[in-house]
Amino acid sequence: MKLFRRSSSVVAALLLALTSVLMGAQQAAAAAPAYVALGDSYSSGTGAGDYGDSGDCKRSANAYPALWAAANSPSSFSFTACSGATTTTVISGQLAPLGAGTGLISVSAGGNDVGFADVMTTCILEGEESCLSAVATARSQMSSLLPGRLNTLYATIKTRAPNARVVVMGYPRLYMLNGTCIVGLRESERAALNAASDQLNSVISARAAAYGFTFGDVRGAFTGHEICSGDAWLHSLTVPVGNSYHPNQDGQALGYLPVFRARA
Ligand SMILES: CCCCCCCCCCCCCCCC(=O)Oc1ccc([N+](=O)[O-])cc1
Repeated sequence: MKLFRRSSSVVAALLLALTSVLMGAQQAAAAAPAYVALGDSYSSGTGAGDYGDSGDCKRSANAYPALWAAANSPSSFSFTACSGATTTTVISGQLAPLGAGTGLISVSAGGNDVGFADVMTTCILEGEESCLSAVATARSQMSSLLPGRLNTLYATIKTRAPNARVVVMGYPRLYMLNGTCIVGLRESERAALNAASDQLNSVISARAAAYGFTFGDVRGAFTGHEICSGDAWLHSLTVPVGNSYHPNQDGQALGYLPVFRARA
């Protein structure tokens, strides 16, 4: 009997050891969760090159979602972000991969809902009054139209991927004020665009918090690397014109990626 007790405790100890070895091995082998990257051109990586066969969506191999996936081996990776996307087209065109098994989502959206491209075009082609007026219109849409649009997007994401951690990424300020630029927009226009970026970030951050999502604020990461900084991580007006006012490779790898990595 004594012998039996002794051997059974030996067996129990062996089982415990074996179990912890197996669990340790399991933890080591566990991949990052299934990851879906949603959003507009700041997430697709327009401006960062290497778009493969992604067509007009301009999904870059150098965009932060692709860089994160390459470094973290998620169990699956669906990259549906698309240049020009609004909250509405994210819902209608990007959510197919979402499901109960989705563990991680990144998303940037809202800039195109308030006319980002139109505002930039107006500021380049027209005078100060038109530019400031276009910025003012965009800012009024940020408080009137955008919160409801973001609510609809975030509620839909939550319903379609109830178990996911959702990281909502913001946008950088575009300009370093009193910087090195000798041509381009007026200082008043640059300041107005920066203030618009700040308002856009606050609206998005507040809506994200209301849904229990994490907000990735990239403004700090881009500080010192805005247009007119001399070490810009954003394209100024450039050719091809679609790259203008978008993060370059450094903006994705050194601006967006570390902020997302810290929140993923
Ligand atoms: C929003 C009013 C102007 C305020 C300036 C704020 C600057 C930072 C905010 C940037 C927001 C950009 C989000 C949109 C990114 C995007 O998808 O850009 C486009 C890319 C491509 C197209 N397009 O039509 O091909 C249109 C838009």
